[in-house]
Amino acid sequence: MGTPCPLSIFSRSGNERVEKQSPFLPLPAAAGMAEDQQQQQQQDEKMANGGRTAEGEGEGEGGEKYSGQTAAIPGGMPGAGDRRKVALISGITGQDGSYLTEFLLGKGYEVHGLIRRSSNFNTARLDHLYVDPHNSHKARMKLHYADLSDASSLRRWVDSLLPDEVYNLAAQSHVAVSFEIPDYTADVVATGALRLLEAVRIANSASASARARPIRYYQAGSSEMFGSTPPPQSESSPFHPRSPYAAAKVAAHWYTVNYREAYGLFACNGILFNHESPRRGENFVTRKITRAVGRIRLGLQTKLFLGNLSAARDWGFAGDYVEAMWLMLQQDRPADYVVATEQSHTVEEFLQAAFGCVGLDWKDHVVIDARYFRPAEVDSLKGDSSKARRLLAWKPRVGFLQLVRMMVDHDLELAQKEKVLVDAGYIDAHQQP
Ligand SMILES: Nc1nc2c(ncn2[C@@H]2O[C@H](COP(=O)(O)OP(=O)(O)O[C@H]3O[C@H](CO)[C@@H](O)[C@H](O)[C@@H]3O)[C@@H](O)[C@H]2O)c(=O)[nH]1
Repeated sequence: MGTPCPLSIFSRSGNERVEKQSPFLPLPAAAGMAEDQQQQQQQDEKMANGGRTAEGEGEGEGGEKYSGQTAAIPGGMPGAGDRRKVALISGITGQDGSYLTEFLLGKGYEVHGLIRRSSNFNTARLDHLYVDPHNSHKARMKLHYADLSDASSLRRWVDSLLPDEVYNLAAQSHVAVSFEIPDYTADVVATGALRLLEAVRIANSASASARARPIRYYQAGSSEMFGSTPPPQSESSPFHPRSPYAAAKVAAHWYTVNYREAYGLFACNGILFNHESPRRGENFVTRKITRAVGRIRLGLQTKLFLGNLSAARDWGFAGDYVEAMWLMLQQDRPADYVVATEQSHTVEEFLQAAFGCVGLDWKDHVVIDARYFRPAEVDSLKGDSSKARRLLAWKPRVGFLQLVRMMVDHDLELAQKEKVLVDAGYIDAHQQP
């Protein structure tokens, strides 16, 4: 890690030049400025670079060359003179948003992300992808302030960017939390999807004559929608949601189907089963476990408090699942697909595998805490993804044990870094994240 270097940023409104420390290098504590404030200021300034990258502007539509199958983008990169495909992602700062951004950049896309204003710095999963927009030949990811609860912000970005593809990944995605904040969850997850669909519909009808291909829409559905329907669950299994989150996802699913049927929108629901990674939020059970394994192994934590260990989930790797999202939008016809590994494991089996990676017995550390039980539980999820395998030629590459190992290895390394800071007295070792 080198010395912090200056990052020059132009604001969208005034083109004023602001000299900043790069947010991608270690930050010295700024004299007279709280760390939160300093981080927020950096984020706001990073965000001030709205609009298209220089390369994306003014070039002609590529016609039907983008329709059809995966092979529509030979080698994944546009050739000289080709217009880049443009994707707009809501929820870009999340686990899936960051993997999808990497994937689409690899395919040669220009990627725009909608990001919520927050007092906390929340772009950590994207920092490795951020390029100063002054490097216009390299900067292909742009972030813009918007919110699924603010229809005008969605309209503005869809209208001004006119993307080829819109991926709605934004959500209040924690099932247990949705019982605490049900109205907000419904507003963002259900009505938010409706707002974005409406923005896409309006942009498509306004630009119909000028566009060779209307905007395509991906809706992040969830296996939680199946709820108490017994496994294996496929596209034809009935929904029986068991939480405000799942009920809102069912509404978003049907809004998407309705816009497809009513307006002919190219809109797909990806019914994704649980998908995890080292970038998973730390309050989801897999990451909560692997974070604890790393910290317990290094003596930074002793106990892990959990709820229901008998729930079974079909856990795959998030990096594999974003490819399925993209494949859905490359087909000739829109449809809904289950994406799953078709293997199911209980939370207890995940614990056994994760603690086993570092030679520990989970029973010595796990304490059951009633607060982590949900008012209604989804007992068993196991997907039947034969449709996606057949029509999208998709299949998962990472298996269960490989996924557990990947997450444990990552979190052991994280715990090692944390230990250096704890030993030096810079931070406290908290019991549990
Ligand atoms: N989060 C959490 N879950 C626990 C805990 N102890 C046991 N569990 C159990 O672990 C299971 C998985 O919980 P989560 O990891 O929170 O995921 P989820 O509820 O299955 O929801 C995730 O997957 C959905 C796809 O099926 C997603 O739609 C959703 O947004 C989320 O990512 C649930 O049965 C939950 O009760 C705990 O301490 N924390």
